[in-house]
Amino acid sequence: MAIKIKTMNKISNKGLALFDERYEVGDEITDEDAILVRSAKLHDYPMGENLKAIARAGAGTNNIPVKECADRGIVVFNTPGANANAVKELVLCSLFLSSRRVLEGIEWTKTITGDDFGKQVEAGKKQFVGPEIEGKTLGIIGLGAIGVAVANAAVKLGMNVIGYDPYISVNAAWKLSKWVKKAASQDEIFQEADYITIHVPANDETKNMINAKAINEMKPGVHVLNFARDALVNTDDMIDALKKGKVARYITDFGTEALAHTDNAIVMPHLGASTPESEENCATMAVEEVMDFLENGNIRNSVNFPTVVEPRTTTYRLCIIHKNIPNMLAKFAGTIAKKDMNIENMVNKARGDYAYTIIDTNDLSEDITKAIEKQEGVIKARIIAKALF
Ligand SMILES: NC(=O)C1=CN([C@@H]2O[C@H](COP(=O)(O)OP(=O)(O)OC[C@H]3O[C@@H](n4cnc5c(N)ncnc54)[C@H](O)[C@@H]3O)[C@@H](O)[C@H]2O)C=CC1
Ligand SMILES: O=C(O)CCC(=O)C(=O)O
Repeated sequence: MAIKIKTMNKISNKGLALFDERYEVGDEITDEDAILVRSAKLHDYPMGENLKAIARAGAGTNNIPVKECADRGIVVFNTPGANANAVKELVLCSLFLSSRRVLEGIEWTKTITGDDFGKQVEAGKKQFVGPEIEGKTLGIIGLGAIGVAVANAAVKLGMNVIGYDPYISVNAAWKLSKWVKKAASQDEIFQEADYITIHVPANDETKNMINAKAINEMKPGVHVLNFARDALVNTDDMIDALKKGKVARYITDFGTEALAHTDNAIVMPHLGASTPESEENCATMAVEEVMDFLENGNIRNSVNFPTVVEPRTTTYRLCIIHKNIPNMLAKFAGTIAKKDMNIENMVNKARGDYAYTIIDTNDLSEDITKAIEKQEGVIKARIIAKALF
């Protein structure tokens, strides 16, 4: 029986081509084993009993009910860093667009007619003067894959860069230019920066982080960039600040109709990751994650379960998704022993309220998954035979 993969949004063919003849892939698929998605909202999507994995070909997973998926034993993946360069380039482009009044100048130039075109251009261009970014201070909130890439590039462009990220990963810290100054708080960024760009996930902590109170702390004439998520910026407060001139420019990938029609707002149609390179990277990584999980039970780059990657050495692999509560392993070992199965290798890892156990064996008892699933705290059990793959 084919393994069914449902695609939502446009997933690059470079990634989809990795699925071989054992897979059935498409946007019409039902009763799917896995979903590949970009920005489509899955909060109200009816997830079937057969669904084992959802891979977000991208970074943000706020379009997926991650916690509910964990409760149902559905592993949610993303593709960390795979689209960071695309976003970095658009942020750099936006730093320039927010400073130099290029877009307005181009639109104005289209309105000029007549033999004295050149004369009119020279006379009118003074309305489009804008500052250079070199020597100005860029404040970055969130120093992950995108924030670090933006920070390092801005340093090379001659900006003074300050960054704030209380949860910065060791990996990101290694990559960050030594010229980036560490801010002790978000307020420090708001108070010191001429340009502010945010690169954090949308969650309860970051929601509304740029609101009237935050804007009030910022320098007059500040430029704000939001290529992260709409929920991070209070749009009404931003429109008000643009009208009053407190914010000189706001450039975002996440607009509203009102914002798009506000002077000094530049609203893009969520283009951050829209490059062929990024779409290919994200799709390839997402497909590899899904295939390795479905075929080997390995979990890499999940946002709701721990990383567990083990080479296959036996004929059968029992994969158990369960609650992170005491005595689970003893119960699994007892059940397996009762079924006359011998454990060759066992790995267990926990993440928050959830845990994942892989048990490798060369024996199979037909009803082992049912017996394991009967135990309190077990969410889902699956046996994968190596011979099938
Ligand atoms: N416009 C677009 O098309 C795209 C938008 N995004 C958005 O950008 C976000 C960031 O993407 P990546 O850099 O790839 O993710 P990442 O996970 O590599 O980095 C996020 C960083 O934010 C930090 N962070 C979390 N909470 C914070 C807080 N309260 N204050 C300061 N820092 C905090 C984390 O420690 C981490 O270093 C994504 O979650 C997504 O929403 C990502 C890719 C494309
Ligand atoms: O897939 C896309 O175009 C959007 C990418 C994005 O927003 C993300 O990766 O968080």
